[in-house]
Amino acid sequence: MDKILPSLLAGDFANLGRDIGRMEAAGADMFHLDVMDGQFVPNISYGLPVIEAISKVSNIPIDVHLMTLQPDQFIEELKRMGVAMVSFHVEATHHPHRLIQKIQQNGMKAGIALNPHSAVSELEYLLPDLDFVLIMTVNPGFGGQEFISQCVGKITELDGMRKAHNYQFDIEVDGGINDETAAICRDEGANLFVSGSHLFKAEDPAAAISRLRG
Ligand SMILES: O=C(CO)[C@H](O)[C@H](O)COP(=O)(O)O
Ligand SMILES: [Fe+2]
Repeated sequence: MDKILPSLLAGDFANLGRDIGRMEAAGADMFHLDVMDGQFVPNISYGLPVIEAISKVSNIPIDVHLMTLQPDQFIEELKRMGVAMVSFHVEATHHPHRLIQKIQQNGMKAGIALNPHSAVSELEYLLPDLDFVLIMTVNPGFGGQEFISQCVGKITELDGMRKAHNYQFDIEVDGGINDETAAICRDEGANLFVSGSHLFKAEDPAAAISRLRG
């Protein structure tokens, strides 16, 4: 089923509770929380205390996107906060399979994110065990960037592998998602749509969310 995940990176950090309530009322399915460490990506967003605060007021599930080196160190804490889904970057760890197992053993769905330069073939031996794949359609680190259209071929490729092997993983897209780019990604097989600046700039977020559903 298609799901729309507002990225709170585009929210007003001085009024996050208000923005969480607005997006829930507008029909958001989950919140997407971007953790950036200033090392893996050239930006620092927010960390565990902010996720914990959000988890206490959110009425919808939380998806955490770790843009950090050593992503394995946060898993138990995220489980304690009731996080539903966690993704980390294949480029950020030497032991992606072990980390998938750790996330799942902690009762959360495990996903791997691919930077725009990374090939789907990196994931070939991980796909049977993954709950979702996050195709980055911008370079990670900032909201409000332009969609990189070469990444769309990776969705097509993943969807083909999913069908050929009857794999069950979801395909999430993140970066520059708006009505037009969501439709392009949906046509190729994506079903989880992260959207930050587009949704938070919308005058009517409920209408924007329903348009993103296609
Ligand atoms: O992971 C991210 C950036 O690294 C964000 O989730 C993404 O950028 C969402 O913002 P926008 O929709 O404005 O592109
Ligand atoms: Fe993200």
